[in-house]
Amino acid sequence: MGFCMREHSAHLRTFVVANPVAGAGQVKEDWPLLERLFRANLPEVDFAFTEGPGHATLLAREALRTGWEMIVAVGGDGTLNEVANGFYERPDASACYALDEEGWVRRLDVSLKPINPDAVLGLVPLGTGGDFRRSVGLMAGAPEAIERLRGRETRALDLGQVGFLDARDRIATRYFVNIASGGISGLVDAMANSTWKGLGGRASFTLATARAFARWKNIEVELRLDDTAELRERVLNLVVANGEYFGGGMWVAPGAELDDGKLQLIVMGDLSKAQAVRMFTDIYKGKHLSHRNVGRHRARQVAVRLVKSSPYALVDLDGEQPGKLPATFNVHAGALKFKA
Ligand SMILES: Nc1ncnc2c1ncn2[C@@H]1O[C@H](COP(=O)(O)OP(=O)(O)OP(=O)(O)O)[C@@H](O)[C@H]1O
Repeated sequence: MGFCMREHSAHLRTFVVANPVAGAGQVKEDWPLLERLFRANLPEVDFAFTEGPGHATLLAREALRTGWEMIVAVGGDGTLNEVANGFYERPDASACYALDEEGWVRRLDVSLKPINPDAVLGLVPLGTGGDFRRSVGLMAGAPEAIERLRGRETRALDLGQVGFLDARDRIATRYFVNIASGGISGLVDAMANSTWKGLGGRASFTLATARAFARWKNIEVELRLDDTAELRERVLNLVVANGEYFGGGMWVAPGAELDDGKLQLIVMGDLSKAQAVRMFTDIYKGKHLSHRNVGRHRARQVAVRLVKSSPYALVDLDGEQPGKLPATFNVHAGALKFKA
């Protein structure tokens, strides 16, 4: 992958945000070893454990405000997402996006307000699914991931942002690092998150997929790409990809680049349940794109609105489900300095 690499000059004061429940409790189990490795590799390091959903964002933001220069997420994609959200002042959703009378989420002002524009994001991947680590090519184990934090190189990665509706129909916004989606995958992830993840990534997502299919009905949506091209389709799922993988190892967006300043949109059309089940095995190999009902597009902005009769569909961001469609997805080119 042709990432844009930069180097920083001195060692970075490092704050580690660890999610003890990530990877079905593996972070907690391995903590004594992890802490030893952090101390052995980094001259100035401190730690905090998350206490519940959303806490990683607050910890990262506070650490950056008090002068820590690199924040390392220890956990899965959810922890990474929360830590990345803490790199910016809490965005005022209604200044960023507004829901118009036609049901589109309009972008207003999405300019980023970084707490420290030079701050660096690191990851020690210990989640269940591990989709971002696949997308970014960080497949080594925790000891090697910690050793890599000593290096001086960073990659400038794109950061996604989405405006959507929360459970009480208020406009909301959040950043994403790897992948966003709207449709059945939100339901699958919600079910995977509510079941025991000790089965491992692929098994827990397969089980959740079977449960989600039993409930799901395809939705009818209108899509606007970069405010020009319009599509109207009945869909099983929409994937808005910065990275290539989601759902615990599905190669859903082959060729999506984390640093090209664009999002890849994968439209999984009006597939029957039987067709979708057959397609699922192809997604792991990235072969679903040759299916007649699957389309691929690239854009800097993707807006999705539900056609009136369509039911509720969750928005999924890096494996978390903070709200529902309609939504508008944007990209901030090269905004995140990620430790290579
Ligand atoms: N102390 C805690 N207790 C319960 N949940 C927590 C705690 N700290 C963080 N969380 C939540 O744990 C969830 C899962 O975290 P994360 O996604 O990092 O791990 P994972 O689900 O094992 O990995 P992946 O998303 O890669 O499959 C996140 O939604 C996060 O908000």
